[in-house]
Amino acid sequence: MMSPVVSTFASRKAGALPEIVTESLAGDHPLRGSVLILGNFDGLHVGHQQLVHMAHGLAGKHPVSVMSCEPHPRSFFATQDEPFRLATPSAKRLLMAPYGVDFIYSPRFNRSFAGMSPAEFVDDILVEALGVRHVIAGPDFRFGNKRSGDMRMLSELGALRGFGVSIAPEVAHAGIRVSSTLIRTAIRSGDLRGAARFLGGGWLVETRRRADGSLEMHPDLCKPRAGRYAGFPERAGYQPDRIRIDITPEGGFIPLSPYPLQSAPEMWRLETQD
Ligand SMILES: Cc1cc2nc3c(=O)[nH]c(=O)nc-3n(C[C@H](O)[C@H](O)[C@H](O)COP(=O)(O)O)c2cc1C
Ligand SMILES: Nc1ncnc2c1ncn2[C@@H]1O[C@H](COP(=O)(O)OP(=O)(O)O)[C@@H](O)[C@H]1O
Repeated sequence: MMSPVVSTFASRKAGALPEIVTESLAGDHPLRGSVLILGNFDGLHVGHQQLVHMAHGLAGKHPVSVMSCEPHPRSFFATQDEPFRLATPSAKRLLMAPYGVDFIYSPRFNRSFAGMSPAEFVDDILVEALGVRHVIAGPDFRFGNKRSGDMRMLSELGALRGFGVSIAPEVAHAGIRVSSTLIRTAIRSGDLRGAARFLGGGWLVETRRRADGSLEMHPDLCKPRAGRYAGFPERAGYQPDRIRIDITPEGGFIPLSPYPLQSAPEMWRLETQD
């Protein structure tokens, strides 16, 4: 696991939650001129963490940012019929804070955003709306209408428009490229220990309180196989013993020992199967 970092960006307080930017940054905004990491970022697995470290190396005193559209493009294209998300919007902010991410660029992924050509994305978003200094993505990153833009095109457009483009080396674990898909498969099969290895720590799960006071997993989250797991409530400065938690087929989330109450949304770390 990568160690968390503190950004050297002058206007940021250590550990502060990243800001959420959904539209554009005004011309004199201090978050313009960032190093932006491109992708979906459904959470922050060890491959993603490597990209954030690379971004800090390039950014120096400038901001570091991550693109993570809402809803997740897969929901927009409705290619998934079962819940698949690894991180809710609140969880993403919590996960990225210790890595010194200054803002999350989180535009609405709708028909007009998806319909932009690669050149429009570069001109309207990267240059006009955000004023990026540099962008980073893995070699497989695709963007623009029908995924028509690739890293080669992005490098060419960056050279023309005056920002840098870096292709990140792939991060593998035991010879397998770490990916969100791999982590979803581990979670669905009940292998929370395996998922935690790829995530660099326990899986951050947002829960909700039902009318009867019981907890359930956020309905958008990938569902672990029903069974008994172990984890603890996520709370600053709180280092509890692991609590056993039963997860039901419907996503019911039942801690088996008392725990300190927290206000909603309640975040938990699931670390392992019992
Ligand atoms: C501006 C922009 C437009 C996009 N348009 C499309 C699109 O029309 N069709 C598509 O499948 N992906 C599109 N994408 C890519 C998606 O963001 C996303 O990466 C992909 O659909 C999800 O597949 P993956 O998880 O396998 O990468 C676009 C991305 C960007 C940044
Ligand atoms: N194992 C990895 N090694 C290096 N870069 C990665 C890795 N996994 C994802 N990336 C990069 O991180 C960015 C976000 O990836 P994303 O598509 O959201 O994640 P995933 O591929 O895990 O679904 C993309 O630029 C992608 O190329």
